[in-house]
Amino acid sequence: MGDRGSGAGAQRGGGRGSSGHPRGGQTGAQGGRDRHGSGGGRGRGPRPPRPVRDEARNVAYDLLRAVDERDAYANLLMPALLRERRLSGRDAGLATELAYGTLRGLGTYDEVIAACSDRAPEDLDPPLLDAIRLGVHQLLKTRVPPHAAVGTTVDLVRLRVGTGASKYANAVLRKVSTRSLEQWIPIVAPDPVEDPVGHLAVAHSHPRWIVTALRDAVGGDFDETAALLAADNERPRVTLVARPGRASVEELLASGAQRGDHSPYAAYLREGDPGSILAVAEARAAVQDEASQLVALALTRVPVAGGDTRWLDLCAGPGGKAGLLDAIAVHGDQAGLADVAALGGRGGQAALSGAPEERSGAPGLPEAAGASPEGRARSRPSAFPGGAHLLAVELQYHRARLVRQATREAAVVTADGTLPAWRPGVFDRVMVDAPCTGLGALRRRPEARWRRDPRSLPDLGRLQRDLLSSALEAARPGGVVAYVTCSPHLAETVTVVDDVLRRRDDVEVLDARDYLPEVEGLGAGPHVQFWPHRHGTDAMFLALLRRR
Ligand SMILES: C[S@@+](CC[C@H](N)C(=O)[O-])C[C@H]1O[C@@H](n2cnc3c(N)ncnc32)[C@H](O)[C@@H]1O
Repeated sequence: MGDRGSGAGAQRGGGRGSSGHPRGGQTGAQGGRDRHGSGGGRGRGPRPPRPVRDEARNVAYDLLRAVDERDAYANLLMPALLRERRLSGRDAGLATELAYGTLRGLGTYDEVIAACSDRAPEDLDPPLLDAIRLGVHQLLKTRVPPHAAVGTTVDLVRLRVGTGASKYANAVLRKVSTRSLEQWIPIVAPDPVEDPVGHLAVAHSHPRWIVTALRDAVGGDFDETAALLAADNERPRVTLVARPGRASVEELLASGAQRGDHSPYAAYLREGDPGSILAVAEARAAVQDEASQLVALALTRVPVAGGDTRWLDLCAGPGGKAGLLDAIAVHGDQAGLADVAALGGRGGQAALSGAPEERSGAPGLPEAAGASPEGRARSRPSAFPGGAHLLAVELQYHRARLVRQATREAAVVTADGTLPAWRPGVFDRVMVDAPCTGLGALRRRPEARWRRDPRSLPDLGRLQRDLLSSALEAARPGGVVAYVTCSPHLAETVTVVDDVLRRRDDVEVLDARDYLPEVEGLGAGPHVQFWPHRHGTDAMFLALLRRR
């Protein structure tokens, strides 16, 4: 139980197998029921008071165990657990915060546990380890008073693991409680100068390979990497989309939401169940990250010459972007059209063709509204007037069913987008939101960072290239393709686009930033990269490509 666990800690932080999953093995019952059976301590002095069952903490604990034992998805299981145990209001909020916070932070917590224990976390019985992690989270990351954090965890371990194990948990947690998180980090994390990636991995509880990938994606700046990792550990706000022509942002505001910062269709829900909002229950609105809305909107804003009636979403499930594209295809970009009307009817898409830079100052287009910090001309992009039809393609049947629920007019088919069942060169706009590692949405799925595996990158990369090639084949000359990933990993973003375009001479790369002039900090272009720490959104990537 050395004070400085940096040696072993540094090893653990940097060397947890390829997935970086810090969870212990299933061996070693030390600290668990086998060694500290429930009879431990009997007959020696007065019995301790009966443990109190705290339902919120028990639910949080059950979630941790399900994630470990059954590979459960926390965000899917938690609502069911809360319903089953009839937890609502503050108790539900507490259970969710404790479980999600523990899952996010366990990379850091395990290093602290290692420094306070005579056994490595991986040698502890997993049920005991999860309970101690839950206690450490409360001690280091919440305002739960230390005596309550320790006491409730010890009770939890007595009830769920065993009396002997509860003594062990008590000893470890008392040691943990002697320092704050800020005081523990320099003790348990590698030196930031000698091993900056290892330091960030422990300090911000991310696997090392993800820290490296995110550092590369932000351009190598460690301070910005730290800000991004910190943002990944924050609870994301709940963002709603009002699908144009079906719901309005005003309707969502009337339900208690607040207007979004970036997307004209976004509203933030500070509290409450989104499903209780009528527009959401009727699928006229939905929960959708703002970057997800904006990449879809950007695709609809690119002017295309000639007909503009056939749209394709090649990877549609579960239907977030398809829901918005379907609404805009049918009803038009209502917010953009309202802007046009306010400007005296100038700038409707029907009258436009060519890229914004060609159009600048052209009749029918509003003058540039100013220059962004990146020096871009900021003109209002055009607005799609409606009258198109979306074909939504999804490989998995059950996900295609979700696309049907999210859309009204779209044709939804279960099919492989790399084996097109349509003639080439017929679509005016194509969205390809490719399967990816999801490193851009780590805030949303608290356990995801420990499950992702860098060994999936080659297979995903092949599929991403095939899908982008298929999307370009599906677009007609003059048509536009949006390549989107919910990952900023360079191997899934620019490398894929560059590789595919290297083999073709019929594609023009558009400056995607031109179609999102309302958003700052989108990068050096031509592609767009959203960031949690800059925009409060998922780290969504967008490339806009025009078929020649
Ligand atoms: C990143 S998700 C798309 C998210 C969706 N666009 C949204 O906004 O809700 C990628 C989807 O592509 C699907 N997919 C994977 N391979 C595919 C293929 N070959 N053809 C079509 N869809 C595929 C996956 O099942 C998954 O639903």
